[in-house]
Amino acid sequence: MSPLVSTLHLYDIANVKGVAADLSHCNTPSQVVDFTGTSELASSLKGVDVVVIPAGVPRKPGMTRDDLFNINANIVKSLVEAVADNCPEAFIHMISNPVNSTVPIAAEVLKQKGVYDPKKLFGVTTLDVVRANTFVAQKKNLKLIDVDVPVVGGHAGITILPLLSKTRPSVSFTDEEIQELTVRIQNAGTEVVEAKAGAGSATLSMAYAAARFVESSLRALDGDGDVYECSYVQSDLTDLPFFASRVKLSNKGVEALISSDLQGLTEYEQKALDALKPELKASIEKGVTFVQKQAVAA
Ligand SMILES: NC(=O)C1=CN([C@@H]2O[C@H](COP(=O)(O)OP(=O)(O)OC[C@H]3O[C@@H](n4cnc5c(N)ncnc54)[C@H](O)[C@@H]3O)[C@@H](O)[C@H]2O)C=CC1
Ligand SMILES: O=C([O-])CC(=O)C(=O)O
Repeated sequence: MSPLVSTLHLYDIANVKGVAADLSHCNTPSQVVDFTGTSELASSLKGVDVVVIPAGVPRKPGMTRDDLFNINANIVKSLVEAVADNCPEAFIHMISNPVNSTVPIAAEVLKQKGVYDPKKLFGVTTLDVVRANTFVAQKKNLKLIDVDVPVVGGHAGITILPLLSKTRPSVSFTDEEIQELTVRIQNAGTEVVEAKAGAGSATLSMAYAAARFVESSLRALDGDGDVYECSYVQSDLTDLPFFASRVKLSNKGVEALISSDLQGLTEYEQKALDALKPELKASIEKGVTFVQKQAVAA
């Protein structure tokens, strides 16, 4: 059966077309379905294998991703309920911010519905990897296609941790370069928000990143045994219940978390990892509490 890809309330039609166009060379035939109203949702979700959720409000200058929580938490919750009811076995790709909280929200909703499969819920952090690869390639005059920087942690500010020491091919950086690249990668989303001056956040680069992650998922669903991506998933690599790392994908979802990237960190990376944990922990707890409180109130 051909995997179906549903894009729930994708931000604009250009991006739906962007995702579809970027997927057109896939070996696996795929179809991108766009929804504009929840009435279509239930019937359109039946039989879908990959659901991409980018619904919700974007940032304006001066806002953090967490400032979107109050609006986007409810949006994400209702869409994940629809997924749980109609295609509980689908891979879910969560784009809506704050990803650090919306993924835990989705997990709680799926648990309440009795259909949570942690291997199939993904926070999309691909754009962080795309940015890290791009900035490193530019800085070191490398071909972009050759560069691969694992980005771990989460998807907001200091929780975005590019592991430059693990860049492939092996590259050496000065301390100044590491500091400059790390901050640039962490702030790249904010840079776009400021440049767009109230007109939203990254859209075309996000469509590209989403298409890459969807294509990787389709390859994995198709039985390709060599698919690796960074993603924010349920994890036991650290003491946090959700953590972004490289993962190996299979047709069952996350087949393995790649722990080797977290071994032999530089002092800079280890400090940054320690520093991001309290913020990421709080964002996870905020998402979990949001769903649990609503359940108690209901
Ligand atoms: N994970 C990542 O790397 C990235 C995440 N984002 C996030 O993606 C989300 C969307 O951003 P944009 O596409 O730029 O925003 P946008 O404003 O262009 O599009 C938002 C879409 O959400 C839909 N929507 C709004 N309220 C809804 C509701 N109640 N139910 C269902 N759909 C609803 C709108 O109809 C619209 O199609 C934001 O939360 C943004 O922060 C954006 C870029 C990168
Ligand atoms: O920065 C934002 O608000 C959107 C986003 O997550 C990104 O571009 O990485």
